[in-house]
Amino acid sequence: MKKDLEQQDTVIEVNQLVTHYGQRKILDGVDLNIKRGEIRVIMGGSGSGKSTLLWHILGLYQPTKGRIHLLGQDIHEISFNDMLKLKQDIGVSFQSGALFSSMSVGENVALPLREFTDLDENTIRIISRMKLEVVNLGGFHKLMPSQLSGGMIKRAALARSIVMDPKLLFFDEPSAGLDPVVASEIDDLILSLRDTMGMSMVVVTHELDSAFKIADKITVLDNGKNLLTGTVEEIKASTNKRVMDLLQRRSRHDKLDPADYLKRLTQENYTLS
Ligand SMILES: Nc1ncnc2c1ncn2[C@@H]1O[C@H](COP(=O)(O)OP(=O)(O)OP(=O)(O)O)[C@@H](O)[C@H]1O
Repeated sequence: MKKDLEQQDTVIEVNQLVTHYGQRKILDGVDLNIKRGEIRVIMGGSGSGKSTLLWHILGLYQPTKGRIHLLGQDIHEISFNDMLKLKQDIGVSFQSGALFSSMSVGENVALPLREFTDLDENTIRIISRMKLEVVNLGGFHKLMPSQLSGGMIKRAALARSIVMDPKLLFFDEPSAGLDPVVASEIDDLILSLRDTMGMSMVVVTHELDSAFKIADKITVLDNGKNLLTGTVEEIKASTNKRVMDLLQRRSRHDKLDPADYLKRLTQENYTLS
């Protein structure tokens, strides 16, 4: 972690976020404070609310309660036009954000530039090729996504998410499904984006090796609550049982009986027949 991280501006601030899906409380008073140039990893068991938190920070869902500030702006208070401007400072690299199969790699990367800027064709081409260079895919712009390996697709999608030089970058499982060598290359890329471009990032991952390698700080979510936030060393040294279970990759669901699990899911008293 950079020594002066604590003195940096806060770029993402979440206060007491509460949200429900139907009657079920999914996030239960989550606070986050993420600094400029910080990589924050969000970890937690399956269903702990990690993706839900990301969707809310991105303004895609309205919370029941709580405030979210991105780059100093309250995302629930700003005007539609300011939100559009803010979105240009945000890059998203999600599993679901696959490349469009009918477009070449270069066309895929250029998409946000065509959508959000008035740049001329030549400039768009130059910027998209430069971003492909950043992710070590220089010269691959003419290929179609079907001609790329899984790791190359992830890198091309990453090039697309940084093509507008965002200040904030969000990843959902960036190295899921990749072999360890390729996953480690993605981790290196994430680190180099922080170090060369000063981006702040939120990364949701289940991959412990990856989390420990890239995180400045880790937030552990459990049942919609922020269980612990700390440096890699602090998380590794935690004596909290839930955190220890997570680090040992043991799912606490393993220890629940089906009726308890169903009750937690529905927050109602069901009986299994
Ligand atoms: N659109 C939805 N409607 C109703 N419930 C949902 C919806 N999306 C998610 N959930 C539920 O909310 C809870 C939190 O889901 P979420 O996807 O945020 O967890 P997660 O920590 O990202 O899990 P995973 O690691 O498995 O992706 C889960 O119990 C899930 O079943």
